[in-house]
Amino acid sequence: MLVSGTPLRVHTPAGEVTLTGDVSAVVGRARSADIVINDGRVSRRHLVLHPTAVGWRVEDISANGLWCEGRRLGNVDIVGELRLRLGAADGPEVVLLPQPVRPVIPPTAPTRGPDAAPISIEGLAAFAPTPVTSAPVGSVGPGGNSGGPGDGGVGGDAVPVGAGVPVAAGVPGQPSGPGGVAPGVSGGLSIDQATAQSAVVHDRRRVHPLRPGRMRMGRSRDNEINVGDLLASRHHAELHISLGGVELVDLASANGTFVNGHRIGRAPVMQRDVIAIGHHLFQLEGSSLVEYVDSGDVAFEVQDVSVFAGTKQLMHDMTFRLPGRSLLGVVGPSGAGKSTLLNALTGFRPADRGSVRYAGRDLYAEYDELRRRIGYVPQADPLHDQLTVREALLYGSELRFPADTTADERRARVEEVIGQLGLSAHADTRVSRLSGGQKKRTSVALELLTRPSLLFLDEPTSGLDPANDQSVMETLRGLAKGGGAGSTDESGRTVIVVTHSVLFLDLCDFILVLAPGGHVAYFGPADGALRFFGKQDFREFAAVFRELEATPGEEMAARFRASEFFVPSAVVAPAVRKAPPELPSVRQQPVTAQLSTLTRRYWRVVLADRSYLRLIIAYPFLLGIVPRVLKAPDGLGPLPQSPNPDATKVLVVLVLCACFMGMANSIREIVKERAIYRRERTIGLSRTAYLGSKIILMTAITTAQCLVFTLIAVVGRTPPQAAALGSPLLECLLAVIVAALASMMIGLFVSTLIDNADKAMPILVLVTMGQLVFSGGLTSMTGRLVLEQISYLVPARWGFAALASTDDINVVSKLGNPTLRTDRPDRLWEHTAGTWALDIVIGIGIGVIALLLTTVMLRRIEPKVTRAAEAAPAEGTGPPGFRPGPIRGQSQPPTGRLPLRG
Ligand SMILES: Nc1ncnc2c1ncn2[C@@H]1O[C@H](COP(=O)(O)OP(=O)(O)OP(=O)(O)O)[C@@H](O)[C@H]1O
Repeated sequence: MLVSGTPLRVHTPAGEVTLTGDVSAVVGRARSADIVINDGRVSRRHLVLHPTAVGWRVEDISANGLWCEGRRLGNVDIVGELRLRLGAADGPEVVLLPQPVRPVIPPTAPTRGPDAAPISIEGLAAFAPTPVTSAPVGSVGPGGNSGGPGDGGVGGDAVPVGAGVPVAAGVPGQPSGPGGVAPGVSGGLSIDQATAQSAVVHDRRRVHPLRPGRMRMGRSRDNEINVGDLLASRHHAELHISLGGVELVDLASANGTFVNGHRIGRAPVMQRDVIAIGHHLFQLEGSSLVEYVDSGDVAFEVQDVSVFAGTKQLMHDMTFRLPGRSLLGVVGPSGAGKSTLLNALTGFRPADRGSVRYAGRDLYAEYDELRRRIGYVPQADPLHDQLTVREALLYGSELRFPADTTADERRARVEEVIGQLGLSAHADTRVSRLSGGQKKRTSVALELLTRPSLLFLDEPTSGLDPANDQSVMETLRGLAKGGGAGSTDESGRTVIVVTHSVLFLDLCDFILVLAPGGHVAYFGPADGALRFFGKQDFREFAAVFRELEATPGEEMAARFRASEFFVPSAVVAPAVRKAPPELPSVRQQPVTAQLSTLTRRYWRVVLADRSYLRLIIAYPFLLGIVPRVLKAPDGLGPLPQSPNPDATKVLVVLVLCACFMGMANSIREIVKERAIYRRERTIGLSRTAYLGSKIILMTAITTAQCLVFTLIAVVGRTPPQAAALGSPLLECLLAVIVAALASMMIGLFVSTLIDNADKAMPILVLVTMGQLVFSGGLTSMTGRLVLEQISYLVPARWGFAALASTDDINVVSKLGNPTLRTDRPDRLWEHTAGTWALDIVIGIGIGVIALLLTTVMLRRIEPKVTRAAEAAPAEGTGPPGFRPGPIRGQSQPPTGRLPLRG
């Protein structure tokens, strides 16, 4: 039976909240609504939920009404579960479910999990639920989180308690206080003050009362704590709660569970430790778990960042602070250190000294978690030209989201970002047909899929005309500010853009001008930059760059520091940090799932590239004709009185064409998608899956080509007798396929070595000529010192040897015959099953070695993730509350390597 004060669970497409107390709540599209639903069919204020003496009542205040099972309703009392559609019969669904009032659970003996560690924790002596809060309902925006499960468990109730304390939007260069703690945060916490700051910088907050036993967290609604985030797995983690304390256990989640920035498998959780799952942060406060959504509106601080290359200092004590939702333009002459700075700020090449803090948390120390909040758009768009915008984003979402997300969930997010970036009209346009600006927006869309709260862009406007330049910069500004009420992107984010283009710098909130040597020549608001450099307009900034190039960086930095524009940074304790731990990096999906995605994407790319498709189909027919036109009127067998030179000619041309075809198929494959590989590697792409997808498809294509080509070349004139398999045609076919595949692997290896696809063709010609010479068919390799040894490394040598073995070329060419040919017979050409098999096995072995070398060389083009190992700071030298030493729940030796795994 329902009574006054009955909690009401409200499930909307944006999440779930439980209303309590005696306060009405408005549901609508407006940001000012208590529960926000971003859908055009929903009125700004659509309905009001009123508490009554016997439960709850729905009042319709909308233009387009409330709908239930296809009929329009008026005002209605809620007596049981009520499913409403807003604005139309198929409008967004709101499920209203009154919750029976439960008795308070007395402190009882806890149900201790079998493996629960005995942990002492303050504030969890009793498990009486937190008193129900009758505060205003927190708004649930996109990516918002929901409260409890559908099972009505006590602990599952999410009790919104309204907004937390917003971050103090500091003056640039002025942290909000020592250690970056916003005013109002009490001191004396047991953890890093800076980390504690995250408790107050996120303005969406809800409370989950804890109960003894186990409480599961995840994306699925059947969890006690529902995490409405595509980065969360369905069943992500579990809290084991006992009188002894709370333990957090990761349930083999795709994106990992983090405690204080470190990925855990199982770890005790102390009061105010920061638990992160996707974009959601949780802290244990007393007997409750308080949840915060990373709304992007958090400060980004760079303190005394220095980068060295050997003894050369590339970056000098870089310090600045950006409030949330700001757009920073980083400019400077060529070689000033813009890329160095970008690498330091993204953690791709961490700084050697100083700290980078996001929401007060050390990026390097908590890299494995925080890197998930970073979007990075490289200068070269990481997109396949042959895919449409929608296809590129769908494959991108498959790689980025956990394997247990449904196709519908991914599609919905893709459509959302397409709309957000104004790409709806181009969603089915091929990337190659987009304008430069649209292409860049597609690259940004790819990053936005995971809702990063920090977005970095490297030269996004390079090569764009002024109109596209302006449109991209306006897009970036829009992304920084967020879309405002009712939009799909209310949050906004901090956007940092490195650019050579100065025309639209006035769109930036802040500008960082770098002088050569990585010195700060100016940091501050955009208009201040004009005044500081004495210019009217950013078009005059070319002169500033000339001046910067001509003046020593130290002098420019000193000039800025002495100016009225310099705002000294508040004194912060010396920046210290631990080297990032070596942990297996988080991969969103198993390697097999990635392999499937990448193979399908590659196949789609091949199919979409019509000219390439035509070429790979035409290749075997055209190349098959080459050996075919070589006349062999006597066939390929032996002649009674004389050598048969036609046999060698036909077989050498056959193997050479196979080697050329195999290598041509692969030599551009890696170099042409370098930018894509590098970016996807940083989001957890498996090297094995990547190479595997290439090998699966290229092997299939090359084998099919070899089949056609060999049949054209030798049908009707096959060698007379097989050496090993009983069928000369089959043996020829296998020899050709092995030579082609081994060459294909060499092509892949070469593709990792070159940095430009244009270099592929000259190398292909060179290697093919080498294969011809070393095949042994043109000139004998037997007994020729050095040449013979080199020839053993060449696929054509082994492919030709296998063909020669089948055809018994030693006999056919009368080698070693004292009167006809004085050349020595070749051991590798003997017409025996053993020799033929040896030729084939070694041919395969060369392919395998080339593959291993490719794997090794692929690492070379991956983002640099190492830095000089840094000694852990001495205790007491860090910022207030800093805790050096190993993190609980993991063994983490300090190392200079950030986690990327194979
Ligand atoms: N590994 C390194 N060893 C030595 N010097 C380096 C190294 N990497 C970069 N540099 C130097 O550091 C300086 C800054 O390089 P960086 O690439 O960051 O400049 P940039 O401003 O991005 O240049 P551009 O605008 O041309 O891309 C340059 O003088 C460069 O030669």
